[in-house]
Amino acid sequence: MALERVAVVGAGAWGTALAQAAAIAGRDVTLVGRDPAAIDDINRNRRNSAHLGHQPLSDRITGALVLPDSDLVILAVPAQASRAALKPIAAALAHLPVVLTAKGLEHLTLKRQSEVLVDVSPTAIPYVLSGPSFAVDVAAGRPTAVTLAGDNAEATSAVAAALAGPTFRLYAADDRLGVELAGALKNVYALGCGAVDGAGLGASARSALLARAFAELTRLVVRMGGSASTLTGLAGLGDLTLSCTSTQSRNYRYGASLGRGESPGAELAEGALTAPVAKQLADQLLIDAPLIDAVNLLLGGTTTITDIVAGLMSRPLKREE
Ligand SMILES: NC(=O)C1=CN([C@@H]2O[C@H](COP(=O)(O)OP(=O)(O)OC[C@H]3O[C@@H](n4cnc5c(N)ncnc54)[C@H](OP(=O)(O)O)[C@@H]3O)[C@@H](O)[C@H]2O)C=CC1
Ligand SMILES: O=C(CO)COP(=O)(O)O
Repeated sequence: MALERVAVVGAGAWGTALAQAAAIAGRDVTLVGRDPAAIDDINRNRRNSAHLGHQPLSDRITGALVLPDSDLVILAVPAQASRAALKPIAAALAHLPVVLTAKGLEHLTLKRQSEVLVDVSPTAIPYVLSGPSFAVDVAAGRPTAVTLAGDNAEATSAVAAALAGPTFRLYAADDRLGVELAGALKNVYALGCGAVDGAGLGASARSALLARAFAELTRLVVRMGGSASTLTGLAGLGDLTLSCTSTQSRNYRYGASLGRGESPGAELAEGALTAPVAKQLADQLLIDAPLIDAVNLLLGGTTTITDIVAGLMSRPLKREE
């Protein structure tokens, strides 16, 4: 399978970082955006100032407003924007490998990103890239390891090899559903951990929440058909830990604002959009998910994280599982 020509759709922080990773891996990369000024910045100044500051970009990256002929497409727009971004390019994606990178579930349909892709372009071949990876780290060439999940082992390894570089390591996996769900749901817990820190409830409380979040995440994903081993890997524990403990995470920061009793800024926080979807899915499947319920309460704005945590602490004691 020829995978030389890579196009990244979405010229935000993550799309630009992934374009950089693919360029470092030796691919010819087109970074497709919708803002002419950003595309001009990429082509003229070799940077994407609006989304990645002064990070110099590889000469192998060309900015464009239109998707060119490609061997591999990476989609890197926010989860709620994926359907709109895919529609105009649906025909061009037929039979192509498409790597999905947004960590969120679609609001109106409760669908995963790969389900959205199949709706829009039924013969496109979905892959899911997830794991602990901040755009600034990947773009700067700091060591990063992620999971790439696909349905065909040989083809997934080929896509992983096409994107791998000296500082960007992709582990091929076959549990596409589990990887996708773990990536979307961890943002909800990251928001909760941020809120605990924002309210000054202490590192012990945050670690307790993180550990219980891991148990709840595992329970949910396995019940929805994912594999338990995915949860102990990069896309599960790896990403959950990163997002729940780092002020670099937008979801954590969003939660921290809520914890401090402030209104969060306009920054993208996929967890705030995915939390109600996660609750609906858990309710439909009759899965007990007290932490997802708690984050939804917090987002509802009628109670504080301190009161929510007190409520969780007073739940009847049971065995830890
Ligand atoms: N940033 C990170 O470190 C990581 C992010 N991710 C995931 O990547 C996704 C995107 O995040 P990130 O890149 O950081 O977000 P940004 O806000 O930096 O960028 C989002 C980009 O998507 C573009 N966009 C939005 N809507 C559309 C649309 N309808 N059609 C075409 N383009 C559109 C925006 O264009 P415009 O600029 O014109 O508004 C912008 O360039 C999120 O789901 C996140 O979970 C995953 C791992 C790491
Ligand atoms: O998913 C991410 C890191 O793996 C990015 O997280 P945030 O969207 O919370 O910044």
